[in-house]
Amino acid sequence: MNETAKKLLVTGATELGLHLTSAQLGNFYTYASELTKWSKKINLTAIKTDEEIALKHFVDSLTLAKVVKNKGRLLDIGSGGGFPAIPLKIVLHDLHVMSVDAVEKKVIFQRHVARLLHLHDFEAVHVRGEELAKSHAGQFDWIVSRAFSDIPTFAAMTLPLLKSDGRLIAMKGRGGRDEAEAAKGALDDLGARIAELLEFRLPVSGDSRYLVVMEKVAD
Ligand SMILES: C[S@@+](CC[C@H](N)C(=O)[O-])C[C@H]1O[C@@H](n2cnc3c(N)ncnc32)[C@H](O)[C@@H]1O
Repeated sequence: MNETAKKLLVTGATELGLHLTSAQLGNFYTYASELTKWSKKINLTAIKTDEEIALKHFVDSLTLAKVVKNKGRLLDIGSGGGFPAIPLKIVLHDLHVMSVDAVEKKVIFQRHVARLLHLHDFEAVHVRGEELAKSHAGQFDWIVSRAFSDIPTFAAMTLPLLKSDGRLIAMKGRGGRDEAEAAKGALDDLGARIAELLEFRLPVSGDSRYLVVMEKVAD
């Protein structure tokens, strides 16, 4: 990562209230370097410059730390090159993370990064989200997704995997509020509701972001 990108990462994380240690920064630099290297061979991300990786991948993923606590089990559905799962795991080291994607080469990349960074309690799994209900019903405290699907599709797929007091979190851009509003009827039918809608600006760039936090409605 170039110096400008390193500064963006530190500034962005600080704005989120996260003070990255030198070990964590080292992990981000290694991750960025592997992402850049592997992206030349496989389709991992459209985001290519160091500055964009720092802000649009790393800092954006870290915004989840506004809601997710450093304990319990988290599932990231459709994590692609490891977002938001790996940045979050770097800063929330006690969180158990399962990161799944339907494309095997992306999962292989994530495992490679996890090995290099010595991430413990991190599992990258090649599976379609639809198939997890058989093996992982009711297991997760947090289930997150970014750039994966509309809110009702995400909720229908993942509610069976959530603990009764767990939270689903959909990461959304500019249209997040409208999307959340439009999903209310479908969520009601699924036995869920929006617990919290966090609206904020991505540090440094000022781009709009929403975290749509959902919970199960008690039976
Ligand atoms: C647009 S990418 C987003 C990747 C990552 N979350 C990010 O924000 O950079 C969507 C990812 O979802 C994966 N995907 C799509 N449908 C899926 C499914 N049913 N189960 C698991 N992964 C799926 C795709 O392979 C792709 O890697």
